[in-house]
Amino acid sequence: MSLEVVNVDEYELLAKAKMSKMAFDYFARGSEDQVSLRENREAFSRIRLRPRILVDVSNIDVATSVMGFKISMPIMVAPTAHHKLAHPEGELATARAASAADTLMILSSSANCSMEEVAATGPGVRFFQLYVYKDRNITITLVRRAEQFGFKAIVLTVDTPRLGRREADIKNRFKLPSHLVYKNLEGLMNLEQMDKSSHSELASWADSHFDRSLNWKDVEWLQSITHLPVLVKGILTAEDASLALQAGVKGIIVSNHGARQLDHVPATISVLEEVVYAVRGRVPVFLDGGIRRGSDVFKALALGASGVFVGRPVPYALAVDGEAGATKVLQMLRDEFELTMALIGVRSVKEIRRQHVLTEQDSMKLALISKL
Ligand SMILES: Cc1cc2nc3c(=O)[nH]c(=O)nc-3n(C[C@H](O)[C@H](O)[C@H](O)COP(=O)(O)O)c2cc1C
Ligand SMILES: CCCCCCC(=O)C(=O)O
Repeated sequence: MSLEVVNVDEYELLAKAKMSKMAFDYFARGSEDQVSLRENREAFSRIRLRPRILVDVSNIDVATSVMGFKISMPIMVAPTAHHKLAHPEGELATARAASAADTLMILSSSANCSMEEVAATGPGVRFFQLYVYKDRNITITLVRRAEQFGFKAIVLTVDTPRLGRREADIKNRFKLPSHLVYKNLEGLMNLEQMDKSSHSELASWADSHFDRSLNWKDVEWLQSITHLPVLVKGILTAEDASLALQAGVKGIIVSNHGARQLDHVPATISVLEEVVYAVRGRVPVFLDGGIRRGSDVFKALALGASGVFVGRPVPYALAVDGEAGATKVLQMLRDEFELTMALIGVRSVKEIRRQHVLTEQDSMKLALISKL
């Protein structure tokens, strides 16, 4: 008899039991000492909620709008690579789950299913995540395909000039099984060029193909070659948020890449507010990293996010139960978010306020004031 899964974290344990060590470690681990990986979760648990009571919460609406697209909730699917390592249907199952939940999905450029295949699963609001390769023609082709197959925005990942040092992948000598491919890159580059002798195939491949010279001028260039809005993913400071605005981006994702790039960066939830202050409402600010509970979603929105993206839980659930698992992850987060809203006394996403949360900095300020 299988046990009922009652929260998102349980999928991680079940996935670990089901996947190969190489695949599980690839999904689960962070870089180096994994300080930021732990911090992405712990920082959420240090934020307290401030409920208001005796509010009529008989009707709660969790729907929202993201960059002009109506979605059923502010919980969306982050781009994660290699979904076929988790389940044979890969990103097709993920796309169906996101559509069933009426939410937005970002397709990774390192997906095992192509944009065309994902588009063919049916309607859904989808963005395309982009890495910029040394050969700019590849980037241009990917952007054109995203436009052609109905993707609504380009999400440029800006925290990956090189891959972070993921020691588990090095130890496991991570390599993609030969039946899986980078479907969006097929025909655009010689995928056989992967350095099979390397400790981590991914890291050496990224070293060979990612354009390390990527800079703010290229963000302007990217925006100039497409009518799709460009968002940047991987902002962690107010300074870079201001530069992103100057470069003309239409949205910002506060992200540390699930703590897989530079270790010792702060948790994303800890830097969200400084980015939100710098942006001053000019473009929407989103967050990913460590979202595992509906209360995490609430905290991010209270601190100024327009929505959040969920990474690892999706491939974990895919590994355990395919499309149904991914659907359940999104449903559980939605239910928990709605319950959090009810218990805090808010009836719509718009009613979520900064006063509904107490951060560590707030507590310190209160302690100082009380001493004056
Ligand atoms: C296995 C895995 C693969 C990822 N692949 C990509 C990718 O292809 N492109 C990208 O921009 N981010 C990628 N990310 C980062 C996610 O988009 C996201 O920032 C992160 O997973 C959020 O943290 P969480 O997993 O704690 O929810 C990946 C993350 C993981 C765990
Ligand atoms: C094709 C090589 C790079 C894939 C990187 C996927 C990714 O971002 C990750 O975090 O893993």
